[in-house]
Amino acid sequence: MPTTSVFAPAKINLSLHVIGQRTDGYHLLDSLVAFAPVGDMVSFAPGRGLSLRVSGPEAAGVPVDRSNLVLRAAELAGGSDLAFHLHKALPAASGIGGGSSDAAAVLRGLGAALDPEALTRLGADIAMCLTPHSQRVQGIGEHCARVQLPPLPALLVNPRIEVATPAIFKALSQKTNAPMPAQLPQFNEARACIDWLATQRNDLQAPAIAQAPQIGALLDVLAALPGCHLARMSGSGATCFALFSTQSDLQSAEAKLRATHPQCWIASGVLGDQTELARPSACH
Ligand SMILES: C[C@@](CO)(OP(=O)(O)O)[C@H](O)COP(=O)(O)OP(=O)(O)OC[C@H]1O[C@@H](n2ccc(N)nc2=O)[C@H](O)[C@@H]1O
Ligand SMILES: Nc1ncnc2c1ncn2[C@@H]1O[C@H](COP(=O)(O)OP(=O)(O)O)[C@@H](O)[C@H]1O
Repeated sequence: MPTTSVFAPAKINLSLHVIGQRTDGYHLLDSLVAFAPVGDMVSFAPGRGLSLRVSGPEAAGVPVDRSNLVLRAAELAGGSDLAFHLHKALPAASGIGGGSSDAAAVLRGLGAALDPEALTRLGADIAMCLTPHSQRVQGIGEHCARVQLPPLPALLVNPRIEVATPAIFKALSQKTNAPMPAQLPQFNEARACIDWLATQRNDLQAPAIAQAPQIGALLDVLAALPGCHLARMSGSGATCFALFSTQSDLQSAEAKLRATHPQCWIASGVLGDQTELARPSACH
């Protein structure tokens, strides 16, 4: 029986501007997104009905019933008689789109072609995860336009605090904030890109810190790491990232942080285009 495996990379919101709100309550975003070579693995093989088994270091608390985005995506794609296995390496509900990336991996694996509106109804982050390359994301997540970014060495750190996405959006006092420039600059190297990113924002960071001050404390620790040029929260939190101009700076900072913060979830890699890594592979 062939098994298909699909890598589901972590999504990082390098910037996240909240620029308005729709009448249905969903917020309009302008976000620059890149993907990390760190993620979950979704595998499936022929089975009886739709089933799901979840394992891996971050499996605790992940739903195994029909509410799991793996099964919801499979249903939406019309999949049947498939046994799924989800190896969970990304902390759930942490602002790096684990569940959304898992759903996108299922859709890639099944070769399902769904329009961005349908994907967004399943989850606002799923359309952007479908093709995991650097992109500018607008609307509530359905308008995705590819952008070219230099490779960005990054440390990803989750302080092991869960913040609920709807609550963070709700706590945002100003819903209409400035978008990114209509035309994004072109960058030849990481440092210039990071310096420009530092002039942009994550509008959900302040409300997340107000709810969980430990996020602010973690950002201070990351910003103080040698070689760190920018520390910011991803999505609605609580995972934060630190950007470096070289991989050797990244490696030294990672070693230092692992020694001082063993309680955190820590991963590292070069952010950018993960489409090759995320291509479905079949094994017999
Ligand atoms: C904030 C972001 C930024 O990329 O990332 P995460 O923190 O989830 O990683 C996303 O917009 C989250 O996307 P996703 O987690 O898929 O959201 P959904 O399940 O569709 O929605 C969860 C809830 O978030 C709020 N929501 C989500 C997206 C959006 N554009 N406006 C919103 O107001 C709504 O309250 C919604 O009920
Ligand atoms: N495959 C999945 N992996 C993780 N969480 C999932 C999955 N399917 C459903 N969920 C639910 O979706 C919620 C959001 O998870 P996730 O996509 O990881 O976070 P975020 O939207 O913050 O990036 C979690 O609270 C979890 O209960």
